[in-house]
Amino acid sequence: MSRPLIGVLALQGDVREHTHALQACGVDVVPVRRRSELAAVDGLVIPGGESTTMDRLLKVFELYQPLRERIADGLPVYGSCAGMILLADRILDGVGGQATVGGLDVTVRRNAFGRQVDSFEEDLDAPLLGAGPMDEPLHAVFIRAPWVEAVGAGVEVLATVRSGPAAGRIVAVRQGVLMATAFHPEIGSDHRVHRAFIDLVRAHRRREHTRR
Ligand SMILES: NC(=O)CC[C@H](N)C(=O)O
Repeated sequence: MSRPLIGVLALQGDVREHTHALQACGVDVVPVRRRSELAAVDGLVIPGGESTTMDRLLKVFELYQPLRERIADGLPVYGSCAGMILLADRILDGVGGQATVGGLDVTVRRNAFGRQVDSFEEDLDAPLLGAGPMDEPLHAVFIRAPWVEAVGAGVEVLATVRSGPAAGRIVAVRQGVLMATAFHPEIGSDHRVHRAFIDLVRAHRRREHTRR
């Protein structure tokens, strides 16, 4: 099978960092701004940035409907930070009228960690992201990050905050081929989260292939 082609939604945010991380994992990467580009990819990353800006641009570029259609059709998508907000079915503290693409049966609170800790770093345990008891913990960078306040029955929790006032808060989830983290694994050289997503994309492609 050919190498998977992963798109990075390139309306705003840290598109370049995700592109580099994915390329380092050995997949082909394209920026996605148009419906035709979206149609060609085997998986999509929605980067961190500002979800309210991306919401506006998704409307301008008329991408909401095609994105929702592809997700309903089983496209694997990974959202980081603002991308997590955009994948959530429900948001708290959104700016009036802010929409989401949806697909992930979770409630996400925007800017949940509050002002004093707008940005912070934490080591996380996340066995399903390659950070099990015998591995290096996942060093996670949070920048005005959301957290997941509630998850539906089909959602797997991949990581929670270990300590401090936000201890126990959910910061990484997966539901089928949809994955999201409140933090930014595209910063730095640890690509375990991207590799976990690429594994999802590969497994999904194999399933599709045998079905045809
Ligand atoms: N680093 C980020 O992606 C921050 C997310 C931002 N606070 C938002 O609401 O979109």
